[in-house]
Amino acid sequence: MAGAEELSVDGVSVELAGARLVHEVSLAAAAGQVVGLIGPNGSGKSTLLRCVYRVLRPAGGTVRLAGDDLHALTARRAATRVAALTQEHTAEFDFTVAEVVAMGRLPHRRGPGGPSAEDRERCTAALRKVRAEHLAGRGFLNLSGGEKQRVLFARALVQEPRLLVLDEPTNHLDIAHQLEVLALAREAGPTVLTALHDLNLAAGHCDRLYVLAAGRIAAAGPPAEVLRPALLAEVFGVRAAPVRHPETGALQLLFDRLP
Ligand SMILES: Nc1ncnc2c1ncn2[C@@H]1O[C@H](COP(=O)(O)OP(=O)(O)OP(=O)(O)O)[C@@H](O)[C@H]1O
Repeated sequence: MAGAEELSVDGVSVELAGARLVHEVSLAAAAGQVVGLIGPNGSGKSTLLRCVYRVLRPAGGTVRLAGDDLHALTARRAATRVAALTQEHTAEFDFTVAEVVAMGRLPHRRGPGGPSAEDRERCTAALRKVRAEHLAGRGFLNLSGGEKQRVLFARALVQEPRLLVLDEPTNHLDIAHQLEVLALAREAGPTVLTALHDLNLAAGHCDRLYVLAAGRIAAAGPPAEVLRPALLAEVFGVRAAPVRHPETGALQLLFDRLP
């Protein structure tokens, strides 16, 4: 095991349909850290995350959480430790919002029977946190894209994972909910690994960033060190001007096409 990191991805490669999409990627996160994964379209972010949340097995390397090889755990044990908010929202049946959120408690349930009173309380509290309490009785399939995203985030929260994997968690969300979901992910306390397209959100909400380009790590470090104009030009093909927020001093980037 590499050091005392909570999440430790060591030399992970992922292959699909005979093609290597992720090449010996290593990354780490300390307990409670929010770590961002950024990179252009098709750079392998979702593929790497799918390997971390066990939909894909690595062709090489290991993913360890608190020292345990995640791919060696039973599905149930893994589900008590890792929750994922993904881009794949397939629901074949029209469950209510309350039912969808309650599914997050399933890995913790012992024996038969429905959700306990405590489970129900946790679900209501999570829906309140994402400001979706009023949707509890609605059918999930009829929700708007942003409402679905918030409900699935609530489901991930009630799973009470050690590791929360988020693939573009701000997709479909208006600006207020974008800021809120990332703040909630941190407040909730688990270690967070999140893919983000919005580099300003990545700058403002992540302790550390990893840049993926063509399936390989191109840079890693604190946001202010990683989000430099030269790297952004090379990896994303854009001209970036770093500025400081006039009140908070936080790093913000202004973007333009490269001349
Ligand atoms: N099942 C598959 N078979 C073959 N290639 C795939 C498969 N799934 C994804 N890919 C390819 O792997 C590469 C990485 O895809 P991935 O979805 O991981 O990128 P990403 O960085 O998440 O992109 P985006 O920012 O567009 O969401 C892409 O070129 C994609 O076309």
